[in-house]
Amino acid sequence: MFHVTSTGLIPMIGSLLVGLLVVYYWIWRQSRFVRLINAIPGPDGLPFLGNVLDLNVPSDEVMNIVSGDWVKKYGNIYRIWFTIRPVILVTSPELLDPIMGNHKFIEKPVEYDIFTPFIGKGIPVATDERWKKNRRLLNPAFHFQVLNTFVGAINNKSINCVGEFEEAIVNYKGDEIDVFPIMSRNTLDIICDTFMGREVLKNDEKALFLNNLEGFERVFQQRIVKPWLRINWFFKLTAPGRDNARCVKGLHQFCDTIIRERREALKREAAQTKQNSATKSCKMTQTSDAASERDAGTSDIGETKKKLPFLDLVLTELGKEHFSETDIRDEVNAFLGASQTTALAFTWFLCMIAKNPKHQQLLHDEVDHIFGESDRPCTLQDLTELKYLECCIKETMRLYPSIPFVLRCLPEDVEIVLTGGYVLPKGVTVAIMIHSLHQNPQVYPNPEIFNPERFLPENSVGRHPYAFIPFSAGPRNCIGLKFAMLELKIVLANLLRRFEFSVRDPSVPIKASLELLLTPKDGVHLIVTKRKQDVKRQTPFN
Ligand code: HEM
Repeated sequence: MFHVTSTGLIPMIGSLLVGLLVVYYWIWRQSRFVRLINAIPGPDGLPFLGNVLDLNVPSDEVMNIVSGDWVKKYGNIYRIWFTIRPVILVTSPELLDPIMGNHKFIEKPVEYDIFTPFIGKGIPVATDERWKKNRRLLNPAFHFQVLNTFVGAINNKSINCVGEFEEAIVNYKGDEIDVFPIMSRNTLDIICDTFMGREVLKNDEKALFLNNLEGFERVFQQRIVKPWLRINWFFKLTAPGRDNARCVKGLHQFCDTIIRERREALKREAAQTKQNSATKSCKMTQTSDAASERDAGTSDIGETKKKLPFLDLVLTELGKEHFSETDIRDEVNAFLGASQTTALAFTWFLCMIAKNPKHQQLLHDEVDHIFGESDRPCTLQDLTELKYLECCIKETMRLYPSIPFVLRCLPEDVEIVLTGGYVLPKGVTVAIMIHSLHQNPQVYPNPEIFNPERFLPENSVGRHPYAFIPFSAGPRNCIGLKFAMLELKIVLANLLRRFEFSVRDPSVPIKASLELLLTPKDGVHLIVTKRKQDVKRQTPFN
């Protein structure tokens, strides 16, 4: 017989637990899942922690490692371990064929749960039937008939943006201006005016929303690379957890205000329409029967066929049938959050042309040729003619895709026949590395050079469909693609007609942080000057 004292019991239980953990770890390492993952090349990791410590570095260095060093070392498909969760990173278009091309592969992995406090089960993170249903119901809000009605609003908002730049030029007296906050305010204005029916946002409302969004994104990034922050109860006790809760509360308040005000406006509009039709039917009885029937018929059909902007769509009868209050809030938040992607595209574009004056000159020539000295607004016809602008936008999004990677969870095993014949097991997370994919030298020679001519039609022939995917591809691509391109072209044409952008020293690199979004680490500071043939401020376009 031997006695175990209370002082001896604790170390004994401790050793037993460690022993059990080691045995469990050993058994787990022999599983099919782990063997398949480890057959794929990738950096060595520590037991239990994997490669977490390799990536516990400033966010601009994460990009150099993940998108640069490791791609060079391990190739176009490699694996990393976040503790005991693997992620397979894919950086070549051919390897994406079996994943992107498969309509069954629409599941988002648990990593996206980090979004939940902000956008709940909104479309970007929704799964299965919920995603299918909501995507189908919301698609009409992105129909060209709806988008075309936004041209006037986008023109008007871009003239406000011109005003902000003019003011900044006076205030900064030739010093560099950080263009990112200006473009963020502008895109928020645009999305609220178009999709949400809220024409005017107060400056403090915008500042608060953008501050909270930035705070949410900052914490999101930490939670991606520090898996212990993904344990919800623990996270809530930490400083980033409290910070996150504060930001989310602010974001939700903004969203609730937008919904409440639009609902009230719609009620007022409905009452007005009712009153108008009562007056109209009264008048109709006094006119010829045949003519009045024809008029009324046309207008009824017109009304029912009319496609509605997003918020009106979910707040009307059809919406009420399918979307609860929480669903509406989730989708509104998802769309408001998405406006930042466009703000980044604007910012990187201005950065690129400021660093590449030769290309900026060609853009100035194009807008001067189309608009001359006129101060008229940009029309849908102009958009089809702004071909070089489109090439420059695409080249910017190649180098700086606003969303640098997207994740998918595989619903079944996938065999990658190319590059060594790996099997990616069911349930694994695949990171589609949009940023590194766009830097592939086999597809884009001298990939680091800004060369918009790559996107001229004759130079794009034969390019793999997944070689350029800033809006992702397949069934879960960006629902806002067409809207974003419309917005980018109108606003940029209006800015290029009036301003020239430059940098003090083009050789100084502008650091990008690989976060949820590809963000400029310290802003994008440019010298903005008014062009000589500056035209008078245009009047609002309707
Ligand atoms: C330059 C601007 C934009 C870029 C580069 C961009 C990029 C993307 C990408 C890469 C995805 C796929 C995400 C994933 O698979 O995880 C996506 C999805 C999405 N985007 Fe955009 N986006 C832009 C603008 C917008 C705008 C303006 C809106 C809304 C008005 C929007 C709404 C959405 C939504 C709702 C999804 C989720 C689609 C789904 O899962 O079915 N995006 N976007």
